[in-house]
Amino acid sequence: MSANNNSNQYENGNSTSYKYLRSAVINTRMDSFWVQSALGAIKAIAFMYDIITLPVYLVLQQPWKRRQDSRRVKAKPINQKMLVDESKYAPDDIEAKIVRNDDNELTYRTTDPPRDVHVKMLQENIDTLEKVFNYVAKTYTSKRCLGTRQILSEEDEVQQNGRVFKKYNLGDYKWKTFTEAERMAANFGRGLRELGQKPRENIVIFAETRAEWMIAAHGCFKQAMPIVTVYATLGDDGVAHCITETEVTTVITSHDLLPKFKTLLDKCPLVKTIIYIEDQLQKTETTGFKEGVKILPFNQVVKTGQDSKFEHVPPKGDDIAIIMYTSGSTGTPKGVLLSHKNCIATMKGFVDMVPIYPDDVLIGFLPLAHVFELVAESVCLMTGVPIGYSTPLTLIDTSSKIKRGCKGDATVLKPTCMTSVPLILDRISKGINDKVNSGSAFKKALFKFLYQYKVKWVQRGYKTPLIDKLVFKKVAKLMGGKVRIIMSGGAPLSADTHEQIKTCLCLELIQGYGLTETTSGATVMDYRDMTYGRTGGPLTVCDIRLVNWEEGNYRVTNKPYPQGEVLIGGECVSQGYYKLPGKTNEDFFEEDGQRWFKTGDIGEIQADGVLKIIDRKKDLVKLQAGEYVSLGKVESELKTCGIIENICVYGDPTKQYTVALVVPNQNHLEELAQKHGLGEKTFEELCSSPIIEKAILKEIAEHARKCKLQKYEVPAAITLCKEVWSPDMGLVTAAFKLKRKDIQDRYQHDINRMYAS
Ligand SMILES: Nc1ncnc2c1ncn2[C@@H]1O[C@H](COP(=O)(O)OP(=O)(O)OP(=O)(O)O)[C@@H](O)[C@H]1O
Repeated sequence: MSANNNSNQYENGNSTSYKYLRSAVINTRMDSFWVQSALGAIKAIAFMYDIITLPVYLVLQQPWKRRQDSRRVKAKPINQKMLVDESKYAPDDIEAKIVRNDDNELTYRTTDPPRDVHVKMLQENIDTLEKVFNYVAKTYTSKRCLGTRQILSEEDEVQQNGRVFKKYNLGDYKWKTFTEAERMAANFGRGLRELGQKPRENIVIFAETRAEWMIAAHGCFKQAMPIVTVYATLGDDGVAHCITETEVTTVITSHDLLPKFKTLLDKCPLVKTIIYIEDQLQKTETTGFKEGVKILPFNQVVKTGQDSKFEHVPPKGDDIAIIMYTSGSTGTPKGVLLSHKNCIATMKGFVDMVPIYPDDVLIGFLPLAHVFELVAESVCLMTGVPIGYSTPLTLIDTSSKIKRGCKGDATVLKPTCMTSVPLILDRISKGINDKVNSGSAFKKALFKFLYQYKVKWVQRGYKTPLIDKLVFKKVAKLMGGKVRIIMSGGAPLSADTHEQIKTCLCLELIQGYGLTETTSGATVMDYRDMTYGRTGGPLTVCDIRLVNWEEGNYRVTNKPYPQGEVLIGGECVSQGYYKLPGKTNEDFFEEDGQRWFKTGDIGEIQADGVLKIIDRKKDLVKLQAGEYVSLGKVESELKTCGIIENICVYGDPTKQYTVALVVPNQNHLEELAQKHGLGEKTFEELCSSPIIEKAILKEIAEHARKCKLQKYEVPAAITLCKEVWSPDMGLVTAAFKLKRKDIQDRYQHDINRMYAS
C-alpha cells in the first residue's frame, strides 16, 4: 500500500489505521535495512568476482580490442574513395561493380570489406534466387533445412473462467533436408507447368509463413515465374486489388485462408486455379466455390510434377522475382518490382553485417510476404542455417494455442537466431517489467541493481557471466534459452526496449533499416556497436545520401550532424512500382548508372558514419501555431509508458494541439482502476470512464516530461480504445505499423469529440 493511502487513513482519525501506519513505516525501515544489507553483500560478491575474473578476461576476451572495434568508423563520404571492389573476388567473367558518382560529399559508403559468404556468392556467380537454392541443395545436402511442428491433436481446454478454447497438442519438428526441399520445389514448379502456368506469368502466394511457402516460391523461381506476395492479414479488398492488378490465373493459399475465396473469386474473374496447402489434421472443404475454378491440394501439384517432362527455365538476374505488395501503412498497397539481382544484393549486404553461421537455427514466424523476413530467411538458407517455422499463436509455452503442459515452438526448437519487429520486442520488454514489478520490493530493487550493473559492464566491453547465469538466463528461457542474436527491422526500435532486451535476454540485438523498395537493404547495425537507437552504417551493396528538406528544417549543414531526407542508391533498389509509372518516376531516379530511391524518411549521419532515423516526412504535421510535430517520434516515446499498449497521435493542422487514440495495457489499467476504487469494472467500462481517462492523460503527460517532449507535442486529449489493434482489424500492418488513415477513419467521431471539448 502506498504511503499516500496510509496517511489518508491516518487523517480519518481511525486508530487501527494509525497502528497500521506505524507498522508500515517500521516495516519499510526494516525492509530498507535488509534490502540495503543484501544489496551491499551482493555488490561485494560481484566486485570480488570481477576482480578475480579480470585477468582471465584480459587474456581470453581482449576487451580493449572489442571496444575499439565498436568505435570503428562504419561509413565515410565517398569522395574519400573507399570502394568495395567486388571484381577482386569475382570470377573473370563477371564485370567489375558499378562506377559510382563520387563528387557529392554527403553520399556515404561503408568502409567494411565483403565477408566470406558474399565472396562465395561472387565466386559461384550466384545472381538469382534459383541459383541460391541449387547451390544450397548441392552444398548442404542431407542437413536439416525446413522444419514444421507436428500437430498431434486439437483439444478443448476449459479455462479458469469456465470458457472453453481449442488448443494444440504439439509434437516435435519434422524436417526436410536441403536436398528434399529443393526436389520438392522442383516438382512443384513442374506441377505448375502441367497445370498450364507459363514462365514469366505472375502467380500469387497468399499464405501464412510456413515451409510450403518457401518451397512454393522456389518452385516458381525454377520456372522463371514471378511471385506476387500478399499479406495473409490484408483485407478482402486489398487482396482482390493485388490479384486483379497482377492478372494472375493461379493462387497458392492455405487451408485456413481458402474459405476467403468463396466470396473473393467474384472480384477476381481471371483466377482459374487455387492451390491450397493442406492442414495437418482437418480435411479441407473444397465445395461451394465459383464454378470452373480448380481447387487442388499442394501435395497433388508436387506429385504431378514428379512425372513431368517440363525442364527448368532458369531466370536471369534482371528478371522480376517478386512483385511485393507493401503492407499499406500509407494507403493502398503498392506492388514493388523486385528482381532476382535486387534480392541477391540485399542478401550480400546482410551476410556481411549479420554474424550467423551454419550451426545456427532460425525460428521463422514473421510474414514471409514482408521483404525483411524473406531476405533474412534466404540469408539463412545460403549460410546453411535450418529454419524451424512457428506462429505467434504457438511461439512460447504460454502462447494462446498451446495446450497446458505442452511446450511452445521456441522451447522445442531452441533457436539461436530470430527476426523480429519492434512491437513484439516492446511487448516482451513490457512483460519483463510487469513480472519484475509484481515481485517484492527486495526482488525489484535487486533486479534493478543487477540490471544497471550489467549495463555498466557491458558498456565497458565486459560480460557478466555469473549474473547472466543466476538471473538473466532464466528470462532468456522464454525463447528456448539459446537465442544469441535477434535482428529487428521494419519500424523504429526504441532505445529503451533495445537496451532492455539486449540486457535481459543476454543476446545481440541488431537493428536494420530498409524499405520494400530497396529490398529491405539500406543500413544494419554492427553487432559490436554498444549504442542504442541508431540503425547502423550502409550495407556493402548500397550508398546512403542525405538531401535537404527545407520544410522540416532538416539540412545537410545542420550541426552537430548533417540531417536530411535519406536517399538509397545501389543494386538493392527496385525498378519501381507495378503499373504505376507516375509514382515510379516521382520516387526513383538514375544517376551515373546507379538506381536511387527517395525514402521520405529523415535521418542524420553521425560522426562514425552511422545513420539515425529521426523523422518521417509523411508523419510530420504543422500545427496552427507553426510548430511541427513528428507523430511517429512522439508515439515511439510514449509507447514506452507502461499504461500504453498502442497509441496513434493525430494532429489537425487547423488546431494548436494534438490528440491521441490509446489502447491501454490491460494489467496496468486494472491496477489504475484499483487505485481509483473502480476495481469491479470491466475493461470496456474502464475505457469509457472519465476518471480513468483523466488519470491516464496525467500519466502520459508525466511520461512525456521524462522523455523531454515539447509541450505542444504532448496530446492534450485522449480516447481509450476498447479493441487491441491487430493486423486482422486492418488498423496495423502485418509488421504492426499504424495504418493512420484507417485508424483515423474508424475513430473520426472520437477525434471530433476530442477537438470539440
Ligand atoms: N530501423 C528503422 N528505424 C526507423 N524506421 C524504420 C526502420 N525500418 C523501417 N522503418 C520504416 O519503415 C518504412 C518501410 O516500411 P516498408 O517498406 O515495410 O513499407 P510499409 O510500411 O509496409 O508500406 P508503405 O509503403 O505502405 O508504408 C521506412 O520508410 C521507415 O519509415
